[in-house]
Parts: sequence; C-alpha cells; structure tokens
Amino acid sequence: MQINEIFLDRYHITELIGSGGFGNVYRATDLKTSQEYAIKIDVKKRNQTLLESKILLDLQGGDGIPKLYTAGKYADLSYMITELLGPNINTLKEERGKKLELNTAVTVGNQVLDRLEYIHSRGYIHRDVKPSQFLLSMNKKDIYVCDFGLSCKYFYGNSHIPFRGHCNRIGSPSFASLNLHLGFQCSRRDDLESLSYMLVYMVKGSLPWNQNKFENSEKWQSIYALKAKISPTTLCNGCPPEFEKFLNYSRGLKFEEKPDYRYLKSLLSNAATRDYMTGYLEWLPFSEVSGKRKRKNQKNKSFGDNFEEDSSLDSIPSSVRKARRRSVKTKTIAPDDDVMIKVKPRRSMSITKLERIKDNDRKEKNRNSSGDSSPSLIVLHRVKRTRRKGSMGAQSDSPQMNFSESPTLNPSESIERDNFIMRNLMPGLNDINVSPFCEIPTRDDNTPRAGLPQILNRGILRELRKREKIEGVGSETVKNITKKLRDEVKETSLKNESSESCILF
Ligand SMILES: Nc1ncnc2c1ncn2[C@@H]1O[C@H](COP(=O)(O)OP(=O)(O)OP(=O)(O)O)[C@@H](O)[C@H]1O
Repeated sequence: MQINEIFLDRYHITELIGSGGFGNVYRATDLKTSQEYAIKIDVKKRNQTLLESKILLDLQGGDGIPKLYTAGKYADLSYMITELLGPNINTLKEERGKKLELNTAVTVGNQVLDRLEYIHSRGYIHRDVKPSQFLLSMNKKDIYVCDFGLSCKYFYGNSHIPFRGHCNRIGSPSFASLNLHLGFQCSRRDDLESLSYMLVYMVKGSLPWNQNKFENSEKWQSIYALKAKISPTTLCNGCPPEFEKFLNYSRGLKFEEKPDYRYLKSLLSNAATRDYMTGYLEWLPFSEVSGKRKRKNQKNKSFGDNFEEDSSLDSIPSSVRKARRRSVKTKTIAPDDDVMIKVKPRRSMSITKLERIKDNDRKEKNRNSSGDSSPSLIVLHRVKRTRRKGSMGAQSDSPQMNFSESPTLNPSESIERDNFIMRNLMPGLNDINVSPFCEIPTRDDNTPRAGLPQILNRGILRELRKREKIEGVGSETVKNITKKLRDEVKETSLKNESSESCILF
C-alpha cells in the first residue's frame, strides 16, 4: 500500500501511522464523506487482521474500544477499517521527556484497568498489554485499546480454559508476565501483571531490562532472567508503594481467579498525589479535566456503579466551576485577643486564574509545608445575588451556588470538592484537608443533605475541638473562636437565608 493510493476505490491513504509485527496502520480519508479512518492492513498475508476484526466486533460497544466500520479481504490482503485515534501512550511518553507524571500514569492505569475489566467480562484476554497498545482519543482525554491480534478467549460458555504449560511465548517480552515467559497458558492475571510493568515504565521511564540490547534469539530468556531476579520492591523503587502491591497482587492471582478490579483501582487512587483529579492527564488543560469528571459521574450513576469505584475521588464538579463565576462578599469579624481573624474580599475568579493557581498549587504546598502554622481564620459569605429584572432562564436568573442541588454528588466527592475549593479559592492554605473531620449527613440516596458551608463549618468546628483536646494550649481561645464562629454563622443565616457561609481554618 502506498501513500496517496486509493484503497477500495474509496479511501485515500494519506499517512502511515503505525506498523507492527502483523500489519501497517494507515490514516485514510473517505472520498465520499471526507471522514478520516484508520485502516489496518495485514502485511504478512496471514489473515491476522480478519481474525482480529472478529474479536473487535465481539467487543464493540465497550468504552475505549475503537469502532469497527468494516473488514474484509482485498486481493490477498486482509484489512479492517476502524475509528481513527490519536497517538499511543508510548509515543506520548517519549515526546514528554521519556516519563509521565505520576498522576497521568494513574489516570492511564485506571482507564487501562477499565478496558481490561471490560475485555475480560466479554470472555477475552488481551495478551499483549503494553503502552503502544493504548491510544488516546482524538480529543486526548480517553484511552482506547487497540491490537487484538494476540487476544483470545479464556472463557467458553461457563468454563474457564484449562491450565496448560509449554505454550508459545507471544507479545512483548518487556511487558510479559513471568508465567508467560515460562510458557504457561495466559489468563486474566497476566494482563494485569503486564499493566503493573506498564505503570512502572510510565513513571520511571524504563524498565530495568530495557537497559540492555539483547539479540532477538536471546531476548525472552535474558529478560526473564532479569525480571525473575529483581524483587518487586527494587523494581518499583521510586514509584508509590501501591505499584508494588499491584504487581504482587497480580503475580499472586491463581490461574482461574477473577481479579478484584475494585481493589486495584483503589490502589491506583491511593498512588496518586493529593491534588489528583479524576481524568487528569498532563497534556489536558485544567478546565477539560473538570469536564471529564462530570461525564464520568453521570455515567457511573446511570450504570449504578458504586461510587467507591470512582473514588479515585478527587475531581472538580461543575458546581465548583460555577463557583468561580460567583462574586463573594466578605465580612469582618472583630479580632479576638489571641487570634487574628482575617477576612479577605474575593472577587470571582477567572478560569485562567484558577488554572494558574492549580499549577502553583504543588509548588506552594512544598513551600508551605514547613511554613507558618499559626491559625488564620477566614470567613466567607457567599451571598445570593438578587434576580436581574427581565433576565431570562433559570440558570442566569439564580446565580447562587447550591451544592446540594447537584444530582450526582456523593459524600466522598463532596469532601473532595470541599477540599478543592479550599485549596483553590484559598491558595495560601494548601495543606488544609477537611476530609477526616467532616461529618456529612446524607439522604437515603447517599446525596449530601448539607451544602458546602455546613459541611465545612462542621469539619472545622470539630477540628477546633480536637485541637483544644490535643494541644491543651489556648483552649479557651479555641473555644471562644468556636463560639464566635457559630454565632456569626447563625446570625448571618438568620439575616439572610439565602446566603452561604464558608469558614476556612
Ligand atoms: N485506530 C487507530 N488509530 C490511530 N492509530 C492507530 C490505530 N490503530 C493502531 N494505530 C497505531 O498503529 C500502531 C500499530 O498498530 P497495531 O498495534 O494494531 O499493529 P500490530 O502490527 O499488531 O503492532 P504490534 O506488533 O506492535 O503489536 C499502534 O501502536 C498505534 O500507534
């Protein structure tokens, strides 16, 4: 196939976008519709692409599975036409200084885990999990899985395939599981072990066995020797401890055992840094990451997923983005004898400003971690704006923030949202985390009963009491502040029922 050739009298081949062991993948434009596609052509003339297209057909409809448009034979070549996708993770990693940020690796890992769970749920294993098999969608937000050339069924009807030794070694030795090296029949566990190598590879930039160049004939053997010798702790050195747990868990799975995907996801969530946001990918602008969160929640809700599973938590709901557009009025409280009560007027923040804050967030955190620990108290009153006469539409008419309105909120998200607000609206107070102190009253359907102010107040008051107990220093002062705050909030809510108060400590 040549560039500029017209394939099947219809597709204009414009670029060779990838080539692998079995075929070449071309970018092509449909002359009828001008739509772009990816065409994979089996260069080895072994009908491999046709076999692959059958598996892809079986998997159609899953998230992150490329759409299959058509497949067939042309002369002695087999081909399939699929949705055109963006660059693969390996290419991106190379382009971005040979390493990916930990949080990017966590998002990629999470999505790859979802893809594998889906593929496994359809009775298949991928058998060639490696970074170059995972492609970004054209908008660079979602991870798609490609290349089912080595995939096979592990479940027929109701039974798992039987264990077998002396199997051919297939796939990429760098990411192959130890069992695959030993010629054992692959099952779900092997896909997951490969994913653990992929996680380490993304964060560290390479795997220990990538350092040497091996002759093709001895590649499998030499890599196996290194892989089997190196301890998981050494391999995962420089990565969060959860990566090591991930690897140990995958290696410890029995041949037929169903992996606990939820546990693995929780490991990934814990591996991320504190300011991680679901869907975070280092190449996405901040505002687009927030968008991702909303869609994900909606999807999870409609599929009835347990929110814990999505409790890679930390995302920013749309309500927060709305909050940026709100003006915030503040009120001064008379300073206490011992404690300085600081009140800052805040104007609405532009998205650009919040982006900048987020970028600086990590730096500031480091700077502030050893910094001033004296408490500063900030009371914000978010006051409902009066309706503009003659303005149309409920949205524009009532610009006040009402967090409890959000239909997709669950308690853990709301904690994360509150933390996000604290960190971003008050960038100087980076190490505040209300989560452990929050009491979130929930309705039967798990949505929070209280809005942001109540949640924060409760958390902060409890924190004050805790300090009172633990520190025992100035407990009188702490009590006074607590009382003062309570009175203040009560008073304000009585005065103006529609106002929302947010106390940050
Ligand atoms: N739908 C697609 N859109 C854009 N690029 C694609 C698409 N499918 C595959 N590619 C690119 O082509 C490369 C090779 O594709 P693929 O892995 O399917 O071929 P292969 O011959 O099976 O490769 P390998 O032997 O490396 O596994 C991929 O890494 C990817 O970068």
